Amino acid sequence: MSGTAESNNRKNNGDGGDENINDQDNDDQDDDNADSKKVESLLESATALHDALTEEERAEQQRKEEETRILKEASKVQTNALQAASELASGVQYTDSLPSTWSCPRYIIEQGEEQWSKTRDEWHMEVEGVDIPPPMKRFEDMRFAPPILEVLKRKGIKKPTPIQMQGLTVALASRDMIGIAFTGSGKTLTFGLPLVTVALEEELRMPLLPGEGPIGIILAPSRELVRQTYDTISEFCDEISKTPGYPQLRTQLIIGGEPVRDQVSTLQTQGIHCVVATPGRLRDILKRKAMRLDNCRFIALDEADRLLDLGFDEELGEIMNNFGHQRQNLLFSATFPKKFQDFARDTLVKPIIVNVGRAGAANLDVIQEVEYVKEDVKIPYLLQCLQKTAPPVIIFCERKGDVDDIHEYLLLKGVEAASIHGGKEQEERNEAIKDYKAGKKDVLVATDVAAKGLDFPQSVQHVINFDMPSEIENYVHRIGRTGRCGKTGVATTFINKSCDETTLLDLKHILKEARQRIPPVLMMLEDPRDHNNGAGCSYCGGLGHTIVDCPKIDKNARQVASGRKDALATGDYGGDW
Ligand SMILES: Nc1ncnc2c1ncn2[C@@H]1O[C@H](COP(=O)(O)OP(=O)(O)OP(=O)(O)O)[C@@H](O)[C@H]1O
Repeated sequence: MSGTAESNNRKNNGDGGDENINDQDNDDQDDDNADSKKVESLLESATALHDALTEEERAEQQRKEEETRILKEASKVQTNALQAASELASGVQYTDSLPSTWSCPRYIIEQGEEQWSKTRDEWHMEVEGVDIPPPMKRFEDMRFAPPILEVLKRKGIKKPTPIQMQGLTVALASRDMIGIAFTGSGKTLTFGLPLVTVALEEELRMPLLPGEGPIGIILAPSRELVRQTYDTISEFCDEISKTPGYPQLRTQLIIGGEPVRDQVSTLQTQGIHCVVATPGRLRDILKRKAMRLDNCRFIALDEADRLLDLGFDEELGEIMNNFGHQRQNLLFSATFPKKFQDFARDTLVKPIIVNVGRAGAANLDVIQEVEYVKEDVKIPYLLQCLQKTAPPVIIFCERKGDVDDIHEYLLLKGVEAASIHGGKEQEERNEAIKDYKAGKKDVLVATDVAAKGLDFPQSVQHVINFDMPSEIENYVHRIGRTGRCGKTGVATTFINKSCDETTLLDLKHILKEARQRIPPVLMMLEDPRDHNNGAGCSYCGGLGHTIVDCPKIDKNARQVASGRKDALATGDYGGDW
């Protein structure tokens, strides 16, 4: 309610309300009479309140009611992707977090809540939840095993990033969490290191036998991202395994496009501690009973909003059905629309939300440039655009056909380019990423299959969006391939009249929020936020529209109506299970 409406309300309770109070004090009066008077006066005050609202306030109130109604309706597409069917059927609800043997150093406990809040403010962390562990500025204070600290040192990782300062302590304390932080801010280690720590603890407590495991799972939406996370986790597990006095820790990569037999052989002969997987292949392996989740006590979803969205939610739900016990749930993403936050908040056990920056905001280390380029000159203009920075560069396209065309064009022009999309053989995809990561190729042309989570060690200098993605979250993920972990990057986005106006408005607000130059063509777009008190969409988080105009709601409803699989088959992620 607006301030004016509130003050009107107070006024009614004060001036007009006095009469009611007096009436009520006068108990001797006939009850019926008193009741009807009370109803009358309540009605009167409601009418007075209504009349007192200005036209504008009434419209605002109506808008809010309408938004709440749409959000409620739209959220029905949500499934129970985070709960096992057996838990739902039997009404099992866990009320306490899993027990943890981890504890804070005494000196940090003694600093107290006030100092912890100061640290959070200093590093722009927002936290929500009960009994939140303190943030810590040193990996050493988090009590990681020495081989883990050794790998961090070798990688030149000296101090935790803000999401790590708070997210790691929450995860180490075995709490369910939702972690939201901008692209390239170090989310992978925030769930990766607690997984390795849990695996080590469990192995020391009771060594795995052949056929047993995993202790923990990480899921991500693309094979390339899964492979990258697998490499990171393996590095820590390998270091532990080769350190005298420590046990062997084994990690398994589970993705489509590669033989299942190879993926379960280590499990059968030795047992595995960590699994990093795409949901479809893991679901298949569980269905075949080639793996069980009896010992699994940890599950992390990277790019969680994508995994909870249509298509992946079914696979996820089926994976969850294999749990017959409580596990620690960690959900991470740079974009996390409110509908998923609300859903996760309701499903997780005493979750803690750690937020560094607005969910869905662009990384401020990326210089964002938007250029109006006519459709028919886009390909030739690319050559000029490539001159803006030194390599490596990524060019993103919505369509697989455009990826192929641009790749061919660049090769003809003598540019060292590789390409990747969901229609290519897995081997070709692996090769493209490997060559690009190794610096053998200057340019990678890709669909959104490479937009989320991929981290290129030689620092991408420039991201070119050959077209504007239809969802603003994808824009944020795409440009997030550059400007990672404190380095600066450039992103150029081609727009023209074929672009969807709602997405352009979202783009305009992302630029405004990041204090970037807004081109005149975007300046001219009328801003619905002027009629919306500056609030964005409560469904998808886009800033340039309200839930009433949210393009995603329609799209989701259509996908549900036409059957989830069909909707997926058209996407680039279709090939990932
Ligand atoms: N504390 C740290 N100090 C320095 N570098 C770090 C630190 N933590 C992680 N990094 C490095 O920063 C890079 C980006 O990390 P990461 O891939 O985890 O980002 P992210 O937040 O998951 O991004 P995205 O949202 O795009 O998936 C990686 O190369 C990683 O090794």
